[in-house]
Amino acid sequence: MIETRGLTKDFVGRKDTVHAVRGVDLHVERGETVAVLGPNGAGKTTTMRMLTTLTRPTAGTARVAGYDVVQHPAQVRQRLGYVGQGNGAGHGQRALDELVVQGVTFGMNRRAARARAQDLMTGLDLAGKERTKVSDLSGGQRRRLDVAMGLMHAPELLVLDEPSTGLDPHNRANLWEHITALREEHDITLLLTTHYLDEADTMAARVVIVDDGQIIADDTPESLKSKHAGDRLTVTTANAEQTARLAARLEEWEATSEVRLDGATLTAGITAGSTRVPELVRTADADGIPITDLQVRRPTLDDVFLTLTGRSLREAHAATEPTPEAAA
Ligand SMILES: Nc1ncnc2c1ncn2[C@@H]1O[C@H](COP(=O)(O)OP(=O)(O)OP(=O)(O)O)[C@@H](O)[C@H]1O
Repeated sequence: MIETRGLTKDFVGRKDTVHAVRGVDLHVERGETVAVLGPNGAGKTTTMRMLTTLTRPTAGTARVAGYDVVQHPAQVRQRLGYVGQGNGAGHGQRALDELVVQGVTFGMNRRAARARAQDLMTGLDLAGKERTKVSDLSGGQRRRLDVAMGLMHAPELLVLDEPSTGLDPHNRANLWEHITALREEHDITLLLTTHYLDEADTMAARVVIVDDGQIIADDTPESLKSKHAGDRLTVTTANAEQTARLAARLEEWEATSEVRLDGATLTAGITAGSTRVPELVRTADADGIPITDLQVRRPTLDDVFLTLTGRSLREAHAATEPTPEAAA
């Protein structure tokens, strides 16, 4: 469905050039759901904009549904729906009219467009809002209307750029429930970007991690975690001295890595963490070190990013996180 080779975008300014996307090779099969993760400025939106024909690549090629984005932009646009950041819908229009106009723009007759619009509004839990002005919809409802806009012309591929940013957890879950149902019903390929790591983890069959305009990892969430980050261990004892002694013991273990001390608490990477807990407790006991707290948790995609880049995605985004909107 998507095939890029060496996809590159440079923004040439007066003083300097921004290498926004640097030789991306991306392959997405029909029917896949792929999430693109990366810190702010990694080049996610620019990549989406090249795939959706809104930005012309500086170099490399991209094909969508078999059509080259530069040679055949109209064919590409006919086959994909794009839900960008922010709202595409006009605020003064009524919700249903907005969808119908979108359908007609894509060549549907008015009656078919109305039927499709009504169908999508029902599917996205917007029934009863047909005559409501877009500006009077809640944040969650407006975002769902954006998704409906992207789906009006029955595209094979839906590209979603941060669809749930700014929504509260309830509305995020609700949006995803609807997108998932529509994906099943209409057999759509999904390419999305998100700042929410848990969302990528649960919604996407494949996660592509980008940093500084390049793909640095591309796999299923589970493989990424097992390949690039083991389980995480946190142990607390009564005081820093005891914890330091325990840390020294763990340094000797083959199963542990990156043992770090923080006062009376230590953290470490640990292979097959939960199976090693009894041995760890016995070791501490034998050394007369009483453990006051012990936790083993599965790695997250943030741990993967941390291993790959030495930086945390979560921290990178926290600084720019928008305020959540009110519940729908
Ligand atoms: N029109 C433009 N002109 C100049 N530079 C641009 C333009 N658009 C994007 N950039 C730069 O290209 C780089 C990649 O930006 P892009 O918006 O693609 O990143 P992103 O991964 O989508 O970030 P975010 O998560 O914040 O949306 C950034 O350094 C950005 O400042």
